[in-house]
Amino acid sequence: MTPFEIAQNAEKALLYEVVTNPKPGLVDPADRGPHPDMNVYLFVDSSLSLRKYFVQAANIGNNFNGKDLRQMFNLLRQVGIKAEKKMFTATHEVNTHKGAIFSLGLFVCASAYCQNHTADEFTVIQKMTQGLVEHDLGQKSETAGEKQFLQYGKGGVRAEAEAGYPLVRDVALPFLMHTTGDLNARLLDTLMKIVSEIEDSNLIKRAGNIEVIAWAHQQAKKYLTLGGYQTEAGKQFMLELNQTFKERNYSLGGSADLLIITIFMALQKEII
Ligand SMILES: CC(C)(COP(=O)(O)OP(=O)(O)OC[C@H]1O[C@@H](n2cnc3c(N)ncnc32)[C@H](O[C@H]2O[C@H](COP(=O)(O)OP(=O)(O)OP(=O)(O)O)[C@@H](O)[C@H]2O)[C@@H]1O)[C@@H](O)C(=O)NCCC(=O)NCCS
Ligand SMILES: Nc1ncnc2[nH]cnc12
Repeated sequence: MTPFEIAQNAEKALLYEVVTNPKPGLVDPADRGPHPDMNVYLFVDSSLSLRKYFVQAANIGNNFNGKDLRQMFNLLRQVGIKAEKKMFTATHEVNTHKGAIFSLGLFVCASAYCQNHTADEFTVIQKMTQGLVEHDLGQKSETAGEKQFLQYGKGGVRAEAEAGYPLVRDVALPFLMHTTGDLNARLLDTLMKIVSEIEDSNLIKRAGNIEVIAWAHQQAKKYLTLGGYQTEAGKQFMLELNQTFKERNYSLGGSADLLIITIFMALQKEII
C-alpha cells in the first residue's frame, strides 16, 4: 500500500464517522447534537484541510529507518502542529479534529512504517509515544487533558496512545469485525461499544465530574443489550440517548476519535 493510499483511508475514515447517524453527543448530517458551533459541512471542510498532513504522516512512517521510534513521533508532531493550525483556519477556530490529528496521525504514520517492517501498528504507536504522559502532563493546567490529569490522575488520549490504544485493538476492532448488515448500523453499534468502556475526556469536561463515565458506560451497555441499532428497541433507545446528550450538553468527542481510528484500521485490513 502506498503512502497516498494510506492517507486516503484516513480521509475516508473521517468522512465515514461524520456521516454515521444518529450519534449521541456528536455532529452528524441530521443533527449537530450538543455542538451549536459545528455542522456536517464544517467537518467536510476540516477533513479536506488535513489531506496534505496525512500524506506527510504516511511519508514520515514510510521513510523512517531509525531505531528509536520516539524520533519518528517527534517528526510527526512537527507536521501535526502545523496541521492543527490549518484545521483551525479551515473551521474558523472551531475544534473539529484536534484529537483526530493526534490519534489518526499516529495510526497513518505507524501503518506506513509497518509496510516496510515486521511490526503491527499498535506496538509501533506504543514505542513512538513511550513516556508521553510523563513528558506532557503534570505541569501546565490549560487544556482539558492537562487539567484532568492534575484533578483525577487521568492521562486521557496520551495514556491511550502510550498503551497502544487497547480499546481499539482488543474491543472495537474485533467487535466491528463480527458485526453484519448495514454499515451505518455496524458503525453506530461500534461507537456504543467504545462508549461502553472509554474514559472520554470531552465528556468529563462537559459534565464537570468523573461520575458521568459510569453513567455513559451503563447507557451504552443497555443499548447493546437491547440488540443495537438493527432492533426496534435499540433504535428507539438510541434516539432517546441522542436527546438526553443534547439536553445535558454532553459531548463524546473522544469516542468519535476512537471510532475514526477503528474505521481507519478496518479499511486498512479490508474488514469494511
Ligand atoms: C495530545 C493532543 C491531542 C492535545 O492535548 P490536549 O491536552 O490539548 O487535549 P485533551 O484535552 O487531552 O484532548 C485531546 C482530545 O482527544 C480526544 N479524546 C478525548 N478523550 C479521548 C480518549 N479517551 N481516547 C482518545 N481520544 C480522546 C478529544 O478530541 C475530540 O474532541 C474534540 C471535540 O470535542 P468538543 O467537546 O466539541 O470540543 P471542545 O474543544 O472541548 O469544545 P467545547 O466543549 O468547549 O465546546 C475534537 O478535538 C475531537 O478530535 C480530545 O479533545 C495534541 O493536540 C497535542 O499533542 N497537542 C500539542 C501540540 C501538538 O503536538 N499537536 C500535534 C499532534 S500530532
Ligand atoms: N462527529 C463529531 N462531532 C463532534 N466532535 C467530533 N470529533 C470527531 N468527530 C466528531
